[in-house]
Amino acid sequence: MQTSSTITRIDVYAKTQNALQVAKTLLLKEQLVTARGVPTPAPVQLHFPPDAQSQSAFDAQAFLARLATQNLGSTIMTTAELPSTQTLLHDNASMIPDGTVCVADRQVMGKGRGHNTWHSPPGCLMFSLLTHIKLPGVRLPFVQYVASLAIVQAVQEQAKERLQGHEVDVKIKWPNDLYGSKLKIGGILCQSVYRDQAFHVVIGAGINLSNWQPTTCINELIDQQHSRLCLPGTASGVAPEALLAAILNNLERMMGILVKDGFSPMEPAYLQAWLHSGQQVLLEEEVDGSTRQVQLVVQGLTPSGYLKALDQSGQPFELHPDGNSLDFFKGLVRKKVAVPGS
Ligand SMILES: O=C(O)CCCC[C@@H]1SC[C@@H]2NC(=O)N[C@@H]21
Repeated sequence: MQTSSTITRIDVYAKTQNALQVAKTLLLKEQLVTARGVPTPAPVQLHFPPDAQSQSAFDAQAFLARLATQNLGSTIMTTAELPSTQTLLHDNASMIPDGTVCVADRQVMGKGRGHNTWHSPPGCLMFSLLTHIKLPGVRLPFVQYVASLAIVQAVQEQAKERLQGHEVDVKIKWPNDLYGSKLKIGGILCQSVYRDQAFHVVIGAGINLSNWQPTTCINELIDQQHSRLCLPGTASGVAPEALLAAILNNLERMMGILVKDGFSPMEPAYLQAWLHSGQQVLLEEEVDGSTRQVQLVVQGLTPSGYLKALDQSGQPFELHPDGNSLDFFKGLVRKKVAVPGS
């Protein structure tokens, strides 16, 4: 656990000299701290090139060389250890350039959804991204789905390069988890505030890339698939720099679509990448003092971003988590969906 006297060192790199200058001006305006509003926020010591000699295992230059975006990831902060990349970006958002990504080798206070913590075994890719988005509020819930899709597609791109065009068994578990071979291998956390006519969203993700524990990881799944397909040689591991660049390349393109045309153009790809089409869910409902079970089949997403499911008579419902269970498929409650024209 860090104490108030611990200084967190962060190295800052940028794609262009101009981006670096903008980052320097903004970041040095005020003292950055690892978290605000906690009893012991630790000061952040920033290093910019030429003295940014990465203290982190993450190679920012290799990442920037693969990045093909206009903005996302153009500024990158790397660190060997800090409390949480999510808290850093969220709590210092006004001093951090739009599009900045922060990567940590280790987090000592990693945040998961709800009140969960996120542990950081070595080999787990952990990053948060700050992005300013101008879009109607009804589209905001879809940012997390776009982020999940960008991650799964980036994983599949990397897998296909190593598996002669074959994919690995990595899918989205709605709403925000990444599953590989039926085990959780990653999670996504989105937090947003509305300021200056835009949503300032911090998208954080922890992805088991080369940590075989506690479940499995992408590189293990690729290895296994390589053996299963009897491909020659061994599969090279996916590097964190390559995966993060691929994620941001996808994400920027997809966010552009979300802002311009909404989620619909990406929905078929999303439904392809998630685990749930045709999944049966059993709801328990209290009716007149007794419990009855209702069988529903998941179809997709509703316009507000919840699960769409049909009952046995074909009636559509929207499924909401009841807020008591971390597994969204336990304790779901249903609301009737109005069918246009009926
Ligand atoms: O599954 C979840 O509950 C979401 C986990 C999100 C973890 C990532 S790791 C990088 C970023 N920093 C954090 O503190 N949390 C997110």
